[in-house]
Amino acid sequence: MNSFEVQGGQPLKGEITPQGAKNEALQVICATLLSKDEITIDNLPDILDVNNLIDLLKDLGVQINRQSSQTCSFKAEIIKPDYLKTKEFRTRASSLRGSIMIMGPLLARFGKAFFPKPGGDKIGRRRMDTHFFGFEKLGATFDFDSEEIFYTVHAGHLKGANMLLDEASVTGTANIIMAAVLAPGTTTIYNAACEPYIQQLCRMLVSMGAKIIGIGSNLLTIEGVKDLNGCTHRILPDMIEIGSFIGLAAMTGSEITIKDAATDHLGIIPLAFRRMGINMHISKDEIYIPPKQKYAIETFIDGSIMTIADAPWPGLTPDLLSVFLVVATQANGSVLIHQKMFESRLFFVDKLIDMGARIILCDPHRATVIGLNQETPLRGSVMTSPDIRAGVALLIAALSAKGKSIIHNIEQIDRGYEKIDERLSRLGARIKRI
Ligand SMILES: CC(=O)N[C@H]1[C@@H](OP(=O)(O)OP(=O)(O)OC[C@H]2O[C@@H](n3ccc(=O)[nH]c3=O)[C@H](O)[C@@H]2O)O[C@H](CO)[C@@H](O)[C@@H]1O
Ligand SMILES: C=C(OP(=O)(O)O)C(=O)O
Repeated sequence: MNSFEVQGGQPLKGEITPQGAKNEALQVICATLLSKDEITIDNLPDILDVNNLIDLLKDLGVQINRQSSQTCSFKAEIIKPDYLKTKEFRTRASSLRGSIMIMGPLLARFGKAFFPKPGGDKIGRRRMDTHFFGFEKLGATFDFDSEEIFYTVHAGHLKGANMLLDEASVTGTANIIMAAVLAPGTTTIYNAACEPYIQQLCRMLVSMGAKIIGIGSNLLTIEGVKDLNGCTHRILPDMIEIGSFIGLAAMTGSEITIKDAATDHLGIIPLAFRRMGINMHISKDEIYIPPKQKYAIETFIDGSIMTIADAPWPGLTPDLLSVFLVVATQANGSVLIHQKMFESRLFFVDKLIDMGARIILCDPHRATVIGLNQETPLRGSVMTSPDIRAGVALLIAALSAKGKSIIHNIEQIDRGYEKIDERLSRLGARIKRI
């Protein structure tokens, strides 16, 4: 288990470029299974989850040509379905969440798919019902071995169908889209998730020859095609990393310019930071956060306390709430952080309380933060990172704190943030991997 040793209290300065989006990368890598032709993906983040998924595809028989850490070609001409029943597959697939999205493409191309209990952050119940509901609507039969925790899906032939999803699941929608693009007939998916990750997946599939209408909305219409060809695809910058850098800059009083930020694709994220009182200048592709900001959290129009809550896109992504929470600890004012989607994602606040933050955990979903208005810095501490985003929130806290902090279990951070220690050190952060 690796750790970060962080010497806090030092403002950072300089330019940083976000990595490609983790959650888009996981979708589009799985989509390469849909074609026999070569597909090249660019702007891949060099992170554990992505590298594990690429290795999994390689073991499955996909020809991989990694031209650089950011660019990789995939040719899924031959697949070895027997690999899906091996112990190695179970271990690798359960190391990340995104690998569940191999099911849709395998079902579409080979009529069967197997999957063990997926991995990913332990942040509460993470059900998969929507995935299987969609597969069943398309004509597949599904079996769940509750002792082995192993899912099996079979289909002689998939067939287009109309469906109304029970919830707008991100990976569920991606899986259903990937199963439907090769299913004869018309599929309509209502209450589809429409995060930029899904939009990008759909754009890539269209460039492979798929017929999809409604991209960016919650109603997708897909006309099944016989087969799909190769393509090249570029992944968008990671909006969660961009939001993490905005939060980091505000909390540490740093002057940071985020380059190549594709700001048209950030949705409501900048507005949510502005409601926290954070000032930034946004141009087409850059975000400049001025140094030494005093930020005051807005109230609602009637004077009541601000709530920052997650919602399916175009609402605020749940993956940034831990960052909003940590930033609020040094704001002027109070905010209610309401994590509606996951029920164990706020427990890390205990660590911030140890560091001197004023937070009341009201229940597993809600925490009230009373900002310290930069009058008292947080104190350095020893802590363990429970999940990717809490991990980065703790890193931000440690960089702002007085004294030394140690963060254990940083593999969690490495799952989602590329060489974060090296990149932040270039801005003047004092972080050592120990
Ligand atoms: C690999 C990957 O892409 N992971 C992301 C994906 O996970 P994932 O696709 O697993 O998450 P889902 O969208 O399925 O659901 C997330 C949670 O929100 C709940 N839910 C979902 C939709 C809804 O309308 N109402 C509702 O309450 C679900 O029950 C679940 O508890 O999407 C999540 C939600 O944006 C992100 O946190 C994860 O980073
Ligand atoms: C929850 C996350 O990831 P995963 O779904 O891969 O666990 C995340 O990226 O914040």
